[in-house]
Amino acid sequence: MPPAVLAESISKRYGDTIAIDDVSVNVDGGEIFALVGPNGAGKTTLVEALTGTTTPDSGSVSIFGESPTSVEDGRLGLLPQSFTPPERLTARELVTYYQGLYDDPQRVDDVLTAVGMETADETWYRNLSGGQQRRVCVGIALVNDPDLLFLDEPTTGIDPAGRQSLWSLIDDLAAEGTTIFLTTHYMKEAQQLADRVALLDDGTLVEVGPPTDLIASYGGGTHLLVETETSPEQLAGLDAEVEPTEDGIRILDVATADIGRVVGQLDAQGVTYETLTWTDPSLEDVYLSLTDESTDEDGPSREPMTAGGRSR
Ligand SMILES: Nc1ncnc2c1ncn2[C@@H]1O[C@H](COP(=O)(O)OP(=O)(O)OP(=O)(O)O)[C@@H](O)[C@H]1O
Repeated sequence: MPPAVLAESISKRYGDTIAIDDVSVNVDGGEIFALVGPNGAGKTTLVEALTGTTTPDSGSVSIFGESPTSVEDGRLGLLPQSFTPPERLTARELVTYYQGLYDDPQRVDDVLTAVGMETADETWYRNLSGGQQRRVCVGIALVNDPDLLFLDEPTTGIDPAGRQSLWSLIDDLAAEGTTIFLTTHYMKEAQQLADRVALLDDGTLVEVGPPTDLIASYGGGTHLLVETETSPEQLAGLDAEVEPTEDGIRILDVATADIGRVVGQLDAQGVTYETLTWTDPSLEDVYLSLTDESTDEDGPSREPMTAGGRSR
């Protein structure tokens, strides 16, 4: 059976900007594949190239062995990053409308239930919360019961409980055999959901692999998170590497046997702190180590973290 997604050496340029540069990706049927990377890394461009929304300048793409533009409509679902359906229609009307575009769609009630919108189904789209709106959009992408579903930042703007419920939905879809290709800025989302994660930076695929492998290779050791007003610069005397975090500092590579000594050094330097947390490395550490960027687990920034794609 051909892979669900096969891209070989694809590149796409917009004027002087190289949005994706010689990227190859192979996604197997039934896999959850997560694409992560800073703002402007080329994630949406790659999704567009894989779904036939845009044509790469070079390289080739196939979906289930066919060109993305000739693959049967019912097999492919796409939730674009910026998708706004008509606002003065209810969730039910919207799902019904999109359902009418396909020969063999899912039942409207099943779709509304799957995305947790069965009780707010008669509310106008414009009056739903941001999270509810995104759930309706995921529902619209599901109406044709696709074999392969592309979700470009499906949970952006959704509160933690809503995110969890969408994660369960994505897990359920994959368990039933749907292949999922998603992009996300939430490292927890990629780590929890994905069979494999691809890191795209500046248009180039930096690494691909199961989250556990990436963490083992690039995550570093266990570390100590310190919620404090003290900055890394004020800790020059500490014999460990220190990075800033949103709430304080992260002291890298602190083994169990070293915790007491490091905490003693903090105390000796007069550091006051709210909390101390000793944690295993995570996909966020991989991301930080491979991209030199920061992630925002509380909500992705819409401001570019880099200058975007390379210009040549
Ligand atoms: N239609 C376009 N015309 C011109 N430049 C574009 C176009 N689409 C994307 N780009 C540029 O290509 C680069 C990659 O953009 P892309 O949207 O693919 O990144 P991204 O990783 O999805 O970013 P984000 O996380 O912010 O959504 C950026 O520099 C962007 O400005």
